[in-house]
Amino acid sequence: MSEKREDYISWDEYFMGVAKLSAMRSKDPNTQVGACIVSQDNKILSMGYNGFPIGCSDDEFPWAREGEPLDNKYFYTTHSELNAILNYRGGSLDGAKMYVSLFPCNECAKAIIQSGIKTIVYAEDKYKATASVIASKRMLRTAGVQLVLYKSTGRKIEIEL
Ligand SMILES: Nc1ccn([C@H]2C[C@H](O)[C@@H](COP(=O)(O)O)O2)c(=O)n1
Ligand SMILES: [Zn+2]
Repeated sequence: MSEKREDYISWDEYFMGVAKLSAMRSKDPNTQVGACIVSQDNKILSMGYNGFPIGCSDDEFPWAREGEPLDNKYFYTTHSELNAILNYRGGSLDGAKMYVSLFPCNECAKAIIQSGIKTIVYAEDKYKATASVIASKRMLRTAGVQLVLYKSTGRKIEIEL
């Protein structure tokens, strides 16, 4: 009789993998972010990535980082975390976990707290010195949201599509 496989991916690898795969849908030329929301019993509830709102064309709205506020992307992009929360159609996210490839900003932190998500597992924190992320951590910690830095296992996965 054959033995069960032992090199299957862990829950953390699975959910962070889904978050990173979701990020690959983003059209943002500079930073692609993905998020995956998971229930307390390890069911995937929702996913999201950063992009413009539905109906706002990826070809018409600006992807630039610089320039006048109305001519760069920052007023227009919905962040992956907010998209994942808004994409959920099943009711409450109370007690859920969010896996996200980049630490959430202050605006997403508010939505995360209000949605009832209790744990954030994040892979990267490249904007940690910004006021937005400092404010985000202040709110999340005060609200009792657990912040967990994802420890990469170094595993590489190749998928033929
Ligand atoms: N936690 C985050 C942080 C940022 N985003 C989005 C917003 C933009 O589309 C992009 C950041 O662009 P950059 O300033 O690095 O050119 O990532 C997000 O979805 N979640
Ligand atoms: Zn955000």
